[in-house]
Amino acid sequence: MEIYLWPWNFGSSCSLPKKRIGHLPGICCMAEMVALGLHSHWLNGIDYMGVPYGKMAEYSEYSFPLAICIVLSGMYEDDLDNSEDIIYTGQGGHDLLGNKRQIKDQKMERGNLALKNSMLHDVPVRVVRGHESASSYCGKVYTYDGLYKVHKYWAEKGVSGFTVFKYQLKRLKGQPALTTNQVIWSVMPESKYPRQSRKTGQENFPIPATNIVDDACFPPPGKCSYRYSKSIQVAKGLKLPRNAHGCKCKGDCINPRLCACARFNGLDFPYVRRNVVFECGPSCSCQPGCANRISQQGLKYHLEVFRTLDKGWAVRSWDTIPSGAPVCEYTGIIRRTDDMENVSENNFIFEIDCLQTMKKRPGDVSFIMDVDEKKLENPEFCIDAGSIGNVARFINHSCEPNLFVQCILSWHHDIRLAKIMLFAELTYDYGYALDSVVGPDGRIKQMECRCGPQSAEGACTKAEDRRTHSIVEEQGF
Ligand SMILES: C[S@@+](CC[C@H](N)C(=O)[O-])C[C@H]1O[C@@H](n2cnc3c(N)ncnc32)[C@H](O)[C@@H]1O
Repeated sequence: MEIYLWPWNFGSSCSLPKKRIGHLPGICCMAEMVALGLHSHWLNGIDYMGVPYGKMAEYSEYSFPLAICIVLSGMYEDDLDNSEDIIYTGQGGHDLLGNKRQIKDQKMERGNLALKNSMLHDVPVRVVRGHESASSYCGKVYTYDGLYKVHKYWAEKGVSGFTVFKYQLKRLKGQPALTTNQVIWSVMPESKYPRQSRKTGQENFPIPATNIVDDACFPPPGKCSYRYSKSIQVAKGLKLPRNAHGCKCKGDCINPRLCACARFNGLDFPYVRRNVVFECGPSCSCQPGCANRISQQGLKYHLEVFRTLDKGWAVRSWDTIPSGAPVCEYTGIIRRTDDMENVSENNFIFEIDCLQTMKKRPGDVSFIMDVDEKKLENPEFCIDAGSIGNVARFINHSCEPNLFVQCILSWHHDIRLAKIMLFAELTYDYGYALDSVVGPDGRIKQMECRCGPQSAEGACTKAEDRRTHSIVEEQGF
């Protein structure tokens, strides 16, 4: 089961104009709030079926109004939300200025009467929760948290001294586990988000992390912890190549015949499975938003890190990502592969092996540069995302990947240190080679691949060359 969080932007339109009791068709728990009709009285907090429904034969046994949905969004000072068990304050009598204060007694009418009737008829009520969210333009996102039943109600003097109705609701058993409390609102430190994003190296919007499968918390504690950085860092003492000459285009690079960077791409601005892409860089006179700087624009799609049953953390997208679209860069610290310590314990090393990437692609690379294949055979550099990295470090391997790796050169033209960009899909083939990594105990390091169709033993049975149902980790991917 997955969480979908949607902004509160549904207005008064309704795709299910007739109200109904219980779950809505096609909407699973904690899912598409976008299905209009989930709650049609957005401001009231209690949505109910009015008296006219009593005339319908199917509802002849019920008294109306009858509550069908409530929204918990911190509107009432007397509400108490313990996830599975809620004390909900009835409606009416509160200050509409938004300061949540009760200014007069509530009456047993409308929504309050509807909740009482739901209890009397033992009818379930849908519960929707609002959550603060900096990423939503209205400051909130809403989750559908399933069905509850009203167990009892009473009247009491509220915090402000006026009579309020209280309803105790309990969540019905047999529904998917409630995940509201497990939404962790950012993979990046929130305080630095979003206004200072450029300065602090944060992304354009937050990346949530969710865990509904075990007790693992986020970020991973201890030595698995890391610092988020949307840009690549350089290891101390590592000498970087000189800046390449840039193009002289003004504004946007539109004409590939005139743009010096496009010339390296064979007079093109290519972004679909090219072996190496030359982008404009800091020496170019074009603007930062130039079309030939695709990998420099930051995240475009809302990604989420989530806990899997058997592969630790993983990444999925809330948005539809068109094929060939840029997803994210693989960031971390660029290091000399030979300088890497504890390689076998570090699951976050990406070897910059553009030769291998290029060989998988159709097309000639000879025009690009003097590629000395011999020199490139043993990758000299890697990106170590063990202690510093971005969302890419959580993307898992798949034998049937839906991401591909793209080597990009921008500020320099040294392919050994190319930038690594992942395009459209959320798993990619790590390029594991069998029997290539020796663990600290001197034995070949093995990892069962659980990316796809599973064998009886739980390992992936997809690729023929993984006959043993296990794959062996190379240094990196
Ligand atoms: C770059 S990390 C990916 C994120 C990782 N799942 C986590 O929880 O941080 C690579 C590690 O994830 C796990 N992993 C990735 N893909 C896998 C797969 N298809 N099957 C099993 N484990 C996988 C392995 O432990 C691997 O060493």
